[in-house]
Formats: sequence, C-alpha cells, structure tokens
Amino acid sequence: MFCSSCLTNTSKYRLSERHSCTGRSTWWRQIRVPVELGSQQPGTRAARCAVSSTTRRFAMQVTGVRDARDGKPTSPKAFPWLQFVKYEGLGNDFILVDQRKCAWPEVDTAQAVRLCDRHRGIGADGVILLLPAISSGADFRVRIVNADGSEPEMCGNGIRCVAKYAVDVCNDSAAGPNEASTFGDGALSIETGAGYIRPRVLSDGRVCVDMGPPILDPQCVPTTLPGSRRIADVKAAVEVPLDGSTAEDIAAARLPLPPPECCGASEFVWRCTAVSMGNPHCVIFVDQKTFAWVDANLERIGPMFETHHCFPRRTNTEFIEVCGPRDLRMSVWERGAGRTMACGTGACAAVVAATISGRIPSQGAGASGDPVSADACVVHLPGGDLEIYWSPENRHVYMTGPANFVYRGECLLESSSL
Ligand SMILES: N[C@@H](CCC[C@H](N)C(=O)O)C(=O)O
Repeated sequence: MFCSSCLTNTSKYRLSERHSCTGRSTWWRQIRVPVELGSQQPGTRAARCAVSSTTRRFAMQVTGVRDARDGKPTSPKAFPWLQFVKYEGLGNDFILVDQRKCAWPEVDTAQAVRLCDRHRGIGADGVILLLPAISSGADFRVRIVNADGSEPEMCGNGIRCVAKYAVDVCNDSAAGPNEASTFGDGALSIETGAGYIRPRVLSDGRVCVDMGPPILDPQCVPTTLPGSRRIADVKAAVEVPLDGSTAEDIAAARLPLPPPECCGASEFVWRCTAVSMGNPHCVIFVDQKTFAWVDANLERIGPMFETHHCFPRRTNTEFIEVCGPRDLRMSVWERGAGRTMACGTGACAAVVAATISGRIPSQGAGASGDPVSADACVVHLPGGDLEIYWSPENRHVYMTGPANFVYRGECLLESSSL
C-alpha cells in the first residue's frame, strides 16, 4: 500500500505506527526509513541486529513530482524504492546498492548526487553500486560515484566497505548457500575501474586490501608534470611548483601561500609527488605548522589543487606531515567529494611518495609473507588510522583498516527526467 499523497510504502509499518506525511501542498515529504543502527565494533553483527527495529525519519526534497503536488496519486512504479545499506570506513561513508541480482532501479548520476546530499538526501561521500562481474575471475564489479557525480576508478575505503558488506550478507542465514560459498572465507576479487582489487576480511573484522602496484608514470597518473629521474626506479616522482615558480606568479594566480612562519611550503612553491593508485593523487609534504595551516584552510586551497591544469582528470590531494619513520599524518581533499575523514587510496599514495622521496625508509619483507603483520606504516587520518604496507617483494601496496555497517534503509528514487 502506498500513501497517495507522498507515495510512502505504508505496508511496512506496524498497525500501531501511524503514517504521517506533510500532504500534497508542499514539495517536501516525510519518508520513514527502517534503520538498523550499526555497532562500531567489528564482528558484532548479532549485537547490532538487536536494534534493527529502530525507525528513523528524514525528509527528502522531491523535485518534479507533479502528480503529488496536484493531488493526483502517482504510480509507485514511476518512483521505485531503492534498498540501500550504509557503510563507513574511518568516517569515509558510502551508500551501497546491491544490484548483483536485480539492476532495477538503476541509479543514475543525478540521483547519486541527490542521495549523497547531507541535507536533502541520505548523505555520503559516494555511492557504490555492486554489479555482476564481467569476467569469470571476479566475484562482482563495482561502479563508484563520487558525491559530485564523477566516477572514480578506485576507492580504498569503499572497497573495504564492499568486502565487509559481502561477508556480512554471506553470514546472514537469509542470504542462502550461494552467497556463503562465494564469500565464506572472507577473500574476494572485485572488478573496479582500476582493475581487479583483492580485499580480505580478517578474523578481527578489519579488511586488508591488496591495492596492486602504484602507478608512477606521469602520463598514466595522469599529470602533465614532468617525471624526475633522480631515483632510478621511480620515473615520475615529481617535485614541481604549481603555477609558476615565483612569488609574483603565485600571487597572480591567486594560489594561497601559507604564512611566513610555515617553512614547509617555503620558496613560494608547493612541491608535489604525483602517484596513481588507479586514481590520481597529488601528495604534498609539509611541516607541522604548515599542516595546521593547510588543514584550517583546506576548503579554500583544496579545490585549487583538485582542478589544477597539471591534472587533466582532476586530482585528490593529500597534505602529509612525516611524524616518524613509520608514522604519517594526513589531511585530504578528495576529487569529487571535498574534505573527507579518510581516503584509503590517498594513504597508500602518501606512503609510496614518502618512501620514494626518502622521507621514510623502505618497508621490510613481510613476516612470513603476510602483509598485515609486516612493519606497516601507520597513516593517521581525521577519522582514524590506516596501516599501509608497500611490499618490496611484489611492489603491491596493502591497506588494512576497519569498515562498519551503519544502517540499512530504503528511499524513493526520484526520476531525474522530471
Ligand atoms: N575515499 C576514497 C577515494 C574515492 C575516490 C576519489 N574521490 C577520486 O575521485 O579519485 C578512498 O578511500 O580511496
């Protein structure tokens, strides 16, 4: 049963609950979303099910539902219900839509942007669609959409969330034997825009992801910055000023400079190392004072790096303070999402850039070949820590960190064409 005024699916309410909507005279409707609130503790699926009957209300702006405004009921089919789950990795949050068995309703770019809106939608840094694999070697494929609608090739925190979701689903008895046999051991192979990515859910609930080797060829990052050949096996460790090399150039280009007492970005240039982890990253090393200044001014300077002409597909930008040989602090401005609490691919790029520029020592071979127990580098992000290990053996980067279920819900997917 659907409410003829606001199209809310009223059949899911218990008799004791009353459906209420703001009526047909407004553009706003109340949509009730059944919510399973997630525990932030790994491995506590049973505990979080205990609160699964909690119901949350939120309002979504409905654009162009002419029938509802006119008071005529619209066919529910025209605005299908979207089932979603929300997961987060260190505060980098995603709306996951599992479309492996049913591609309907299809989420288009404009709808993804609306879903990510923190004021008018569910709110997230991105939407991740789980789709059937194209090749037989993969468990499934993901299509990732940033909050601004752009589609990145890869997302480290998102892949951890997807892996955790897949294993959560397979551990759910209602999911059936096929799911269980596929993901029961916690290891997956996922097709992404950056190739196959292999996450593994560990016994402590964290997820370790084989992120593959970094890409250092400037053309492949892609960046028009020239590569440096100072380090033999790193063709594209670039340290290049952004927009000119003089204070006048920078002032003319309105690139902000840190205050004089910040020596990390002195000489009036921002020096960066470009690294791709499937998606482009511009890594900038700064000292403690500059880090504080950058973090306070991120909304102002982040977009300037993101859209800098040296990065033809835009770029994610990480500001890194080296705190110790195994310790980095990171503030990130993400392409298509802005300031986020964490960026997995960014943390990997930061460790690669710090290693190839000699700021931290190369990491040793993994203890008994296990990238999780090796002497990984810890990257401190606003949302928490990630362990990053760049294997000297196969040159792959391994990222280990948490991923948590937040809640599940459903909402009407508004048509973009109206
Ligand atoms: N937060 C992600 C990266 C998401 C994609 C990025 N915004 C891009 O456009 O490349 C991560 O954890 O890696």
